[in-house]
Amino acid sequence: MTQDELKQLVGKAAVDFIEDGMIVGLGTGSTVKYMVDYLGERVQKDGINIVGVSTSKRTAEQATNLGITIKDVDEVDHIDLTIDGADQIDKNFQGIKGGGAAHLWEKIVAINSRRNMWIVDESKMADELGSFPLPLEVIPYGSKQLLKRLDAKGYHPEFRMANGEHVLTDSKNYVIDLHMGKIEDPHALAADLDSMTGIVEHGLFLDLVNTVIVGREDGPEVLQAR
Ligand SMILES: O=C(CO)[C@H](O)[C@H](O)COP(=O)(O)O
Repeated sequence: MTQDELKQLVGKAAVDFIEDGMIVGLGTGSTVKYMVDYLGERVQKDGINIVGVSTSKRTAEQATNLGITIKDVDEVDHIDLTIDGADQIDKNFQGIKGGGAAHLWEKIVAINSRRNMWIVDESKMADELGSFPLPLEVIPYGSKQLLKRLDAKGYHPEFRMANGEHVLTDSKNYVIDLHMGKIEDPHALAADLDSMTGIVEHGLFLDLVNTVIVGREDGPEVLQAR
């Protein structure tokens, strides 16, 4: 199976966890895109009644076009389950997200959810985090100074650019990717990044996920994290 087929597989499997009446956090990325397509089918064909809380403008647009009701995170009193993708997941179920520059909204939705599920193809599973560059969402003002401070710490930062322009998040912030290699202590790194002025949010998602569905050649594997 291709990577894309594995993404489709887990996208379909995840929809089985969505029950009528749920408020569902909808992640961002190519894997979640498949999940939202299948969810749209269930809403249209089976008439299930759900409300989605989107983690990006692009997912909100896709869901709305499929007839899924979307509410803002501040309009709901809880979120039952959030289904999102991930860029890397280690053996302790810690993750890196933000490859699609959506990790700020993704984390806000995740921490306000009763349960979190990640859906990934098997290439995302790793022994430890770090081979995928760690994304930061940063305030544009003073971001070159911030880049220098990150560099001085040995974090190998790089602005994320496209066609010579800064990539902008849905909140109109910049993205810096840290090319650190192996991350020895994700919690210590998260604490350091949390303490740095100018960083709005980093892509380390620690102790957040409950269920991971991994797309494997022989079918989707459901792992319970906690
Ligand atoms: O964190 C994310 C977006 O900010 C995505 O969930 C992550 O990048 C995975 O994307 P894909 O399913 O396209 O591989």
